Amino acid sequence: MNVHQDALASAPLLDIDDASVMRGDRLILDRFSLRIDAGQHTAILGANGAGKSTLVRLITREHYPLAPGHGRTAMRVFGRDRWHVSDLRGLLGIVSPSLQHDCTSDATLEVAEAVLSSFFAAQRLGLDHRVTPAMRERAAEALEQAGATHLLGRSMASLSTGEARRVLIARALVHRPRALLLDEPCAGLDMASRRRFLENLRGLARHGTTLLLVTHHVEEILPEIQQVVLLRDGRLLRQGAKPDVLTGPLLSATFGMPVCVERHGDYFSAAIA
Ligand SMILES: Nc1ncnc2c1ncn2[C@@H]1O[C@H](COP(=O)(O)OP(=O)(O)OP(=O)(O)O)[C@@H](O)[C@H]1O
Repeated sequence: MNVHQDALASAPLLDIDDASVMRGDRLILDRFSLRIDAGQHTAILGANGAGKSTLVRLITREHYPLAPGHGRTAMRVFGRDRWHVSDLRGLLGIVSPSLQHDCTSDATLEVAEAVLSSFFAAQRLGLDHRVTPAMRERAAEALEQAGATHLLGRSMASLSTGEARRVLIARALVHRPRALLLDEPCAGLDMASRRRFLENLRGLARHGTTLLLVTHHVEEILPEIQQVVLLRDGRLLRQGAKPDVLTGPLLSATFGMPVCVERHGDYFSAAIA
C-alpha cells in the first residue's frame, strides 16, 4: 500500500459537517452533520420523506450541499472534498432504487454490460471503453458472488426485482469497493432472497467492506452493524451505538407513532405498539 492508499484507507468514509441541501425551493437536509469512520458499519433509518435518499445522493455526488456559512468544507468522502465521480465510484459500490430503475428501463441493456460498464462509471459500454480479459474475469466473479451468474444473456428489463437487484449488487462489487452504499437493498426481495442477501452482506462486512445501509426496517440491521443513525425531517435525530439508538422512544420519535422494539440475539425487530 502506498502513502496515498494508506491515507485513503484510514480516512473516515464520510464526514459531513453542517451540510444543507435544497431541492427546488425546499430545504431537504437541514444543517446535517455525520461522521462515519472506515470500517464502521452503519445503518441509516428514517420514515418516508425523512431525507435518506437525498443523503445517499449527497454522498454519491448527485446532489451538492449549499455553500456552508462556517467556511469549513461541508463534506468529505474518504477524506477528500473533491472527487472525479468515476474515481469515487471505484471505491464506493452503490445499490439504489434510482440505479435499478435506470438499468431496468433501458430495454437493450444486458446483464454483462450492466456489470462491465461499472468499471467506467457508466451505465452502458461506449466505443471508447476497452474491456480487458481481467475485467471480464472479475465481472464473472462478482456475478457469482451475488448469485446472478444464471442471469447472463438476459436483458435487465426482463428481470424480476430480486434478479435485477442481484445484478446491481454484482455491479457494485465488481471494483472490490471499500464501502457499499445500499439504499433499501431488500425492497421487493422475497423472504428467502432477503435472507440470502443479508447473509452475503455479513460476509462482505466481515472481510473489510464497510456497509452503509439505508432502510426503513430494523430487522435488516445486521449484527455486524453497530452504529445506527436516525433521520427525521431532514435532520439528524440521533447517532450512536445500536442498543442505545434502537429504543422504543427514539423509534417512536423517528416514525411519529408509538413503536415497541424487541431484541432477538444480535438482531432487533420493531412494530407499532
Ligand atoms: N426535486 C424535489 N423537489 C422538492 N422536494 C423534493 C425533491 N426531491 C425530494 N424532495 C422531498 O425531499 C424529502 C426527502 O426525500 P427523500 O427521497 O430523500 O426521502 P426518503 O427518506 O428517501 O424517503 P422514502 O423512504 O420515501 O424513500 C421528501 O419530502 C421529498 O418530497
